[in-house]
Amino acid sequence: MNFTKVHGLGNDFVVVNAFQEALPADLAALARAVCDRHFGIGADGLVLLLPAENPENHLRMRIFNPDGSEPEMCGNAIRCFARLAWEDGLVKDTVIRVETLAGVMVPEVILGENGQVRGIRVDMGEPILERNLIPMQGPAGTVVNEPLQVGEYALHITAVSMGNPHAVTFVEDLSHFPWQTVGPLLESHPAFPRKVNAEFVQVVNRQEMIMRVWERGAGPTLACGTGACATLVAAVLNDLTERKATIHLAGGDLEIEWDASTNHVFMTGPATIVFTGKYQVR
Ligand SMILES: N[C@@H](CCC[C@H](N)C(=O)O)C(=O)O
Repeated sequence: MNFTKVHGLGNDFVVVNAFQEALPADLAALARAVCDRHFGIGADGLVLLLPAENPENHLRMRIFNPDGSEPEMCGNAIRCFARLAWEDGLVKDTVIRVETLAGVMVPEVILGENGQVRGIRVDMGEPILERNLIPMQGPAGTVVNEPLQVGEYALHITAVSMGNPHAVTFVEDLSHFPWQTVGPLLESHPAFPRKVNAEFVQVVNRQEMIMRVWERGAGPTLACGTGACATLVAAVLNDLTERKATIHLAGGDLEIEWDASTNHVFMTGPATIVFTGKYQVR
């Protein structure tokens, strides 16, 4: 099976062009195998580039976590997907309509004067704030700075869905917060029936935050695009930042904006093609 390894700020993916490659029936097992960093290629996810189901759209993306689960959306993966679709000539438009389990997302390939790709800006759609739609257990309404006991840790979380679920915790000092211990406890907390991605965030000023993430089905990763979007939305809901801010992740920076007029969240960042290869499917 031919594949391309692509990353967005170190959040790395094995991307398979399903227009050309025959895929095995058990995609969850394929994801677990290719993502394995010792016995496989090594990645934070398996991404499939597929034909669109609706002719109004260009393409369809599916993504699988390293544990084989299929999330609704992935922000870094969709930038990687758009870059590959552009470079491989699968699309002629720089604005690409991509079907995902979270609805249609619209990445735009940003070109420099020399025609080289400078980055990808993605219209990530509207955040979902209603508790039951995130989904999170409890009474109807939003979840903003709400107390949640996670093991021995008394957190205050803000819950946001960007198609996939996120719980954002603001802390004073990330370097002294045991986020790698709290992350897996929060991921599997009974309040979240479909589990949750956990972001831990230090506000630097009203335009900058530092974020670390424990991803559902993947563990700690160097960056999370949907997590960065959820973080900006959570920061605005808590009046901690402006509607546009830079999020510093372990793998680099993302620019996130929550547009007041459309209610859409926009994410801008890089996508880097690393290598192509051939994987032996067993
Ligand atoms: N890294 C991604 C999110 C991938 C999916 C996530 N682990 C989930 O299960 O929801 C991103 O960049 O958004």
